[in-house]
Amino acid sequence: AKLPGPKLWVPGFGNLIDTLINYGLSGTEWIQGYHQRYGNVYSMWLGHKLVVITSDPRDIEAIATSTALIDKGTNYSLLAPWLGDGLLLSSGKKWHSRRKLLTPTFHFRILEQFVDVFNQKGSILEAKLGELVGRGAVDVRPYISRHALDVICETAMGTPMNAQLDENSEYVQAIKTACKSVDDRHAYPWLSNDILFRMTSMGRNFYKALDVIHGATQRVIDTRKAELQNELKESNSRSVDEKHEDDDIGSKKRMMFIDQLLTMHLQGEDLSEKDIFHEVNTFMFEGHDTTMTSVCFTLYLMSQHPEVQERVAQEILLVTGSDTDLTSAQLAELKFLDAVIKESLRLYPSVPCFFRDCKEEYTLPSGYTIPAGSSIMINAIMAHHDEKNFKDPSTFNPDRFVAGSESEDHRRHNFAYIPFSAGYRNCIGQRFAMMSMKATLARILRSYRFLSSSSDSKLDLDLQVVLTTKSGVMLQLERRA
Ligand code: HEM
Repeated sequence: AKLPGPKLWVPGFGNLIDTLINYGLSGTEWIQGYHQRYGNVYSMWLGHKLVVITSDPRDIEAIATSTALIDKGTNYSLLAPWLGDGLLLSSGKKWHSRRKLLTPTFHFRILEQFVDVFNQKGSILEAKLGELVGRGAVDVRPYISRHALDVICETAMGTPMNAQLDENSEYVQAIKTACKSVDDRHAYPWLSNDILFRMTSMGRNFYKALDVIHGATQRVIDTRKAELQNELKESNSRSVDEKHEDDDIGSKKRMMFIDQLLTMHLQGEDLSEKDIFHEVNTFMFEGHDTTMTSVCFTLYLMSQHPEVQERVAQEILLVTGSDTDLTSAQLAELKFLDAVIKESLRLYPSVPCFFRDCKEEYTLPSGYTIPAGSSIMINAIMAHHDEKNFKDPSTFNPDRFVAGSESEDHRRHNFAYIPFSAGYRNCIGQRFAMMSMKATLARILRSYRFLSSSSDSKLDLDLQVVLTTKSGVMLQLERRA
């Protein structure tokens, strides 16, 4: 009762009416608006569910590092038909043992193998963007989106889906339909009821799209499993000397996520084929829109700050010289580009807020007690825009993330910058994401200059499953000499 928050007009409807009247249904205005009205910690009713919202870094630290608050909020259940019990949605002991098992699959040595994929898919994107030069302002989002899908399909499933070359393929269309249905369903609370949802055309299209997506995942699992079993049989029938030779060759062979998971399964780890199915679908979902939207925001910010774009281009040229393809060592050297992406994720975090289930009463360091049965929303975007955490928070200043730079921001609390969440349930794919985004941006910024589409090109932000914009990201492209 002590928590501030909007008025409950009609019990049972939660704060829907207040939100509708003041901010409408879509967009991000409500996050900013309520933060201005009530401060860092407040509460809202989503139907019968109390949600406590905090952007206080002390609270975020306590929540992210609490073993009692490890389970996701109930609103994530809308993703369950797609992702099943994969890492994002699983809870309790299952999540704990799965996380331990999967963490090594994101080891740097494994990620290094993916640089070839980043190069290969990046060169297709570079060629596709070439078609946009001289065409005036164009929405670059569909291009970046198809590229992100290509990268995750190949690295997660080891199978090219050629989204960039065949944008009308059944699989690409199915991913598009499923993502849009999940987004729309979040925006319209009455569709959260599955019986009602299945009766709508959106619901029917969603489940049809899932059939296509799940069918493709299952086919890849079946094929790769048979291939790995054969390889294992052949390897067992070889002499020790032959195996030594094989190991040398094997170490050069790329092990995509799916191969690593299947190898664990075949070696008797606690990971069934169904578990692999859920994990691959989770990687596909988590690793696609998040990186796409972040690359788009970074390009937009650079179009608004040409001096930063030129500094990045200079760095890329210095590090890569005349090489067309990047190496993992060169990627690591791109420190300023790294800072630019971090600053872009501060201003526009792909996942602006995330939820935890509060099963038992819990008192936050900010002093408020959260009743058992409520949800907690970690308001990352508002923590990133708080002047207590960042000097001039609305200014785009990548140097705040450059170690040793004069404007390096020393004032922030460790849990004030959390684009990949933090603590136990932080993003397992964050190193993969940073590598892949750097590879993409380095590739295209070396060839093109991205220019603002007009003098007043403000973004109309939209909060879907990821932070995005309502009308794309309009940019003009110019070829670098
Ligand atoms: C810019 C890119 C990305 C951002 C900003 C991002 C952000 C996040 C955030 C904020 C969470 C926590 C969500 C929550 O608590 O509900 C998360 C979890 C997760 N992310 Fe990412 N992510 C990105 C890319 C990726 C990629 C590329 C992958 C996989 C290849 C991935 C896989 C996952 C998984 C599996 C989880 C669940 C982890 C767990 O609960 O243990 N993410 N991500």
